[in-house]
Amino acid sequence: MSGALFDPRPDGPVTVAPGAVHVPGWLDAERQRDLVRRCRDWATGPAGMRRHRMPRGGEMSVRIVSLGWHWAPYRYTRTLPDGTPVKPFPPLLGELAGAAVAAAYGAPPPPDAPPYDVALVNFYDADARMGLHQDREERVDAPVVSLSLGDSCVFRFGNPETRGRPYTDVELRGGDLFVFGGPSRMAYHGVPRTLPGTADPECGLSSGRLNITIRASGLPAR
Ligand SMILES: O=C(O)CCC(=O)C(=O)O
Ligand SMILES: [Fe+2]
Repeated sequence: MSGALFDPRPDGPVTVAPGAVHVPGWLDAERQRDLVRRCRDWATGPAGMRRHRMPRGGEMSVRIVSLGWHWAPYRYTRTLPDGTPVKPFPPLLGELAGAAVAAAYGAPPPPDAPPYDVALVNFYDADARMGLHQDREERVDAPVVSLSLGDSCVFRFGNPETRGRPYTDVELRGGDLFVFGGPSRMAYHGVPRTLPGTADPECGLSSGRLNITIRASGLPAR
């Protein structure tokens, strides 16, 4: 019998807004476990996961480690503030980004597209959230590729003009892919909450949510 009665999620890509595509269940269990293992490795110091201080003084609830370029609100730098080198951008994430664009849009990035060269790995504990924002530190408009692992979350995806409506709340589960580019590249988006305890025990993350966004910075090669 079809699982559709019990799981109303579509099988294939869903266009949430022009240029914004959700691909449920894109990563199989083995790939999820592999990425969780790698995230653990990337999260360790030096240049490990940290909670960034915002310009107005508060701390982000999400813990972040950057690969390729160091991101802190709101710019990319070559090193961490104390001079520690940023961990390199893993070639695997570049390969996954190309495959992700092909899965979402039906065609891989064009040959002259700027290279994917930076990733932000976000860890959400049960109380973490991310306010609505635009990803605007990049100098080129290549689509942002987002991979989710562990607990599900509510991902709010809006429009490029305002923090308000119209927006769509999408449930992102472990293994899901979300790509936003084209007219949605500058859309406001955020994570109002995670859904603790929803992770597939097979994924290798017993609690919390990991998200990897893979981006093209457009900054000079290092
Ligand atoms: O955690 C997510 O799904 C979104 C992360 C995000 O928007 C970001 O890293 O800029
Ligand atoms: Fe973002």
